[in-house]
Amino acid sequence: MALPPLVEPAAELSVDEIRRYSRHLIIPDVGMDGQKRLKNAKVLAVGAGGLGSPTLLYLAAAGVGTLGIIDFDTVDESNLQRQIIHGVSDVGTPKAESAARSIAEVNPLVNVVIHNTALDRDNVKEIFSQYDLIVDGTDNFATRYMVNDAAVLLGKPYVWGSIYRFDGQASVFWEEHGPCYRCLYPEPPPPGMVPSCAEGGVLGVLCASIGSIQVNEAIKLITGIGEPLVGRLMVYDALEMSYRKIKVRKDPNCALCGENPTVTDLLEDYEDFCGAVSEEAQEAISGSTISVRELKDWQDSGKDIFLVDVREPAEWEINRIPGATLIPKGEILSGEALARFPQDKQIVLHCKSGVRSAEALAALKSAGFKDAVHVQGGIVAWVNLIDPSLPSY
Ligand SMILES: Nc1ncnc2c1ncn2[C@@H]1O[C@H](COP(=O)(O)OP(=O)(O)OP(=O)(O)O)[C@@H](O)[C@H]1O
Ligand SMILES: [Zn+2]
Repeated sequence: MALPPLVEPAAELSVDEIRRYSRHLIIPDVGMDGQKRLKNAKVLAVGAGGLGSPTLLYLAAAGVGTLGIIDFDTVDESNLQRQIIHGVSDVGTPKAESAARSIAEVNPLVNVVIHNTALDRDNVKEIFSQYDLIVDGTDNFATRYMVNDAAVLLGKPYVWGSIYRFDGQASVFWEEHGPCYRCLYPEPPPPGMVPSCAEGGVLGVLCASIGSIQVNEAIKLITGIGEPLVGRLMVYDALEMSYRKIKVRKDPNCALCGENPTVTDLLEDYEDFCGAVSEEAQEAISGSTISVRELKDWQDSGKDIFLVDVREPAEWEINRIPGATLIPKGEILSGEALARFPQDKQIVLHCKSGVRSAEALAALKSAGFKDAVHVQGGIVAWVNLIDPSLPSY
């Protein structure tokens, strides 16, 4: 289904602009009219990370007149494997500022608006209302649901993308013309069920595959050419090299855009809605949590502990706490590995940051290991506070 252009054309293009965008101008479907619409467009990129990097660079190069960048984070060395808008000299600086510098180099004609802050329920509507289109390149469910809810409440379209290891997805959600993100995913996955890229990894170039689809959709929406991915989910498998399109229908029972909506404004707390740690795990860790310093003291004093790393083998290859045994969380949850846990030792679980070990602790306690504990902050805290010489990820 073709849709009318989202943006009116700017009055004119300068001589510089005509030279710069000539390869667009000679495509009949884009032409002067399409390029003027791009010039007049105001697009907000949420997140200047893996997806935000290629997205921002191509939106800027394409001549989108106003580009907003919102990100609260600073550039980390582990970002450079895929976040190509940042470089070595940007490590430690805010991502929004670093991205703005790269954009100025690619296309100084773009008006860049830096929002060096976290998008949250208190600022999302005010920020979104300054833009025609949102491109979501974030990595967490709390922000995704918030972006969706705000976009629907304000009647704005947005282009969504998501990546993990070798798999990517993209779609356009525009309530006026099709389903919203909640129609596709009514509820966030249970905490700990869907690993993040920080836990599971991501092939760097996948960001370009999905980010470029997002930009393609943004350009189509702005200029009104082609058929946008409204009501269709693009699923990409880099190993098979396959793109599939799946139809997504508007859900009449959608809590937000359905016939009898129960969500009529932003939620009070999106983190809570997506539950960082399940209630069961929260109960398990209360009173059964030790710090990395306590773990170090236990080890130094020769206490007889059974230290278990519940991460995945690939993470274990990167770094490990001395004396630990690897038993991935899945083997504890399935019960398969329970026989490996001794009855007569203090059991200590850890993971990368403390979420997976909390889930594993809940399973272990219900299997009868009542005195087991987990380590707050996981190996990340260990590297930061005990042994900074270890590699981190
Ligand atoms: N609520 C939010 N407001 C602003 N920026 C956000 C929000 N949520 C996520 N982001 C940003 O979105 C980007 C997501 O990109 P990506 O997952 O590639 O980066 P990352 O968090 O640096 O990666 P990793 O978790 O692997 O270290 C990050 O830069 C992150 O700071
Ligand atoms: Zn919906």
